[in-house]
Amino acid sequence: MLSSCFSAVSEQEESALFSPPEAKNHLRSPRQESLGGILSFSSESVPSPSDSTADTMDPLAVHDDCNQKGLELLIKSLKKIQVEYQSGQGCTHIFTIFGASGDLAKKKIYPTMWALYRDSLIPENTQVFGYARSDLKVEDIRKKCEPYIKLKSGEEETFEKFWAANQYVRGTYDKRTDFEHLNHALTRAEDNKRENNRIFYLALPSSVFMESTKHIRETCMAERGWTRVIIEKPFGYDADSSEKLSKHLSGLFTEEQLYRIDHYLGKEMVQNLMTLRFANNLYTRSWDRDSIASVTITFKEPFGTQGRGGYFDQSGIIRDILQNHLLQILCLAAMEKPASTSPDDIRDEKVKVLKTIPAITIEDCVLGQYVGDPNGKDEDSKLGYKDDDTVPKDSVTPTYAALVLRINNERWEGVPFIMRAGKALNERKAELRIQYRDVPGNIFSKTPSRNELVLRVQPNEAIYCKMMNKSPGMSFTMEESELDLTYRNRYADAKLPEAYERLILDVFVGSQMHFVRTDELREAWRIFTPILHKIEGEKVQPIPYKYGTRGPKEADELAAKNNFVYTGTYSWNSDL
Ligand SMILES: NC(=O)C1=CN([C@@H]2O[C@H](COP(=O)(O)OP(=O)(O)OC[C@H]3O[C@@H](n4cnc5c(N)ncnc54)[C@H](OP(=O)(O)O)[C@@H]3O)[C@@H](O)[C@H]2O)C=CC1
Ligand SMILES: O=C1O[C@H](COP(=O)(O)O)[C@@H](O)[C@H](O)[C@H]1O
Repeated sequence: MLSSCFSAVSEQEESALFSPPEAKNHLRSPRQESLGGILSFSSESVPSPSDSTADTMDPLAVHDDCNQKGLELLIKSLKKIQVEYQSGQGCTHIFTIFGASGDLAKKKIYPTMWALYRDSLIPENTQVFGYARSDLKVEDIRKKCEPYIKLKSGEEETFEKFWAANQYVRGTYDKRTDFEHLNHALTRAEDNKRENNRIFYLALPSSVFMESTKHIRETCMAERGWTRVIIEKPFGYDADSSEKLSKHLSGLFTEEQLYRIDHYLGKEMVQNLMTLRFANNLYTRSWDRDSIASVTITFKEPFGTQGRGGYFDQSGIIRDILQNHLLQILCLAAMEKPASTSPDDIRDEKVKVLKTIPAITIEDCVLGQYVGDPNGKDEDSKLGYKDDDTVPKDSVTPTYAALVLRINNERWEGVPFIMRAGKALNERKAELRIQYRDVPGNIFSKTPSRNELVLRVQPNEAIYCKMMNKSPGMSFTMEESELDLTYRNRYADAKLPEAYERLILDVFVGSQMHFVRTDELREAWRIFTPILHKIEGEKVQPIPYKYGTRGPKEADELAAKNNFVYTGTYSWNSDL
């Protein structure tokens, strides 16, 4: 029983999930009341072991609706750990954040751990350890994190308890003795009568990945329980460096112990893509080269590098956004239907589609770099990329890129997949846009505009389908309109968790569905490395574009050459 604590639940285990029955009445804690519609351990939600209608009785029907076995198993696994722990059997969990003094830790990882703790999604006895070189105390970390945590009234006591479950250990990333010291601290915090699981989150610069993972392997692995290691991009710099890192990691950990995070895989609409595609016959039948003209995947940010220029200049927009976040969206949009919703079946399909994509060529690429707008509305927008003191004055690093990828398989041959991403643009937006072919044999006096199906990842999650409609009334003319599924209208009460909350919870539960596998990463680098080497080796000059605009016009020309038609005639009634 103990060994299954927070491990992925197999179907065989499901029947044993709900024991012991006497624990049923102890499940609701005040902390659990604050949960919105995500997952709740209400006493009613735990059926008795003899209850054969366990699934249908579950009030978390929102997940059942999605028919995603992974999510159902996750919920069951969470219930199981809760039941076990309450009955005195469960294990302990320590979550260690390397780089605890850093930006990612304060902005995302600590706030995420707080949210999971507050919502009772992780066991109450979970402890959080921070580790970094700086001489800090938990109070200092807390102060750094507080601006990124919005406390609701009534949460103060739980918040205090959360910080009481935190510890901080100071140490370097290169000295084995410092990791031994950490291990002692972890062991002291564990309960030697229970199974003790450990999660290590590497919120660290890639320069120290190798040594820190080696030291973790040699000194900090859980002795009675499992160990899982979460790493953040960059997973290498190009195909060779990534392969080196992967080899290093696979020499230390099994694939099951490794969680490569791509936070876009934790976003609601990205997770929705599987349901949209494979649970709607409406789309399944027309999701191919016969119906679709082009696919565009877009990321736009309305601000520049904001002091992160030093980091960004080493990376550029292609490594920062396209090679990972947008490529993951492409995989989910283009892959074949997996044999099941199991993590490996899904990742197998992603790898299969990646293998059919040739490396990107320079002809299929437009690069840009933002310059300041002297009339900009604020100080930031008056500054160009190279005005950042941490950026070399002769930098040719692209802050904008539009690329076209080709998928050479039966479903997609001839359909361009256009990816565009940029900083300092006119708006914040991430979306997938499927543009359909022209209507053949038009019978109307006016040419219908192409249909578009748009999945807006952010902001304001929505799915809308741009379509032609008869103008209402006596008239027989047609106009562009839309079928609109705006989440804030349709699911007004839904609480959509942050991407990191979903993903870190997945790590506790042992679900790798939304994490990047080694072979997937290898294919991603195969597609992107040649273009990166070409533009960096030849110092290809990016096209300047003004801060706050849509980016270089050449990107629109590239899209137009690749079967994306923009008419500019559509208008949206945003007052609805
Ligand atoms: N549920 C909702 O909330 C809905 C909201 N809307 C909103 O209505 C507005 C318009 O809808 P949208 O689908 O974007 O339709 P648009 O016709 O405005 O834009 C469609 C596409 O054309 C691109 N484009 C824009 N200008 C040009 C240009 N000059 N040359 C080439 N391509 C261009 C856009 O790129 P780019 O992104 O770079 O501008 C986008 O990819 C949006 O703000 C949208 O969010 C619409 C329907 C439903
Ligand atoms: O990975 C990254 O993503 C962020 C954008 O994330 P979002 O969730 O706010 O869309 C981006 O700003 C950053 O440069 C990049 O490293």
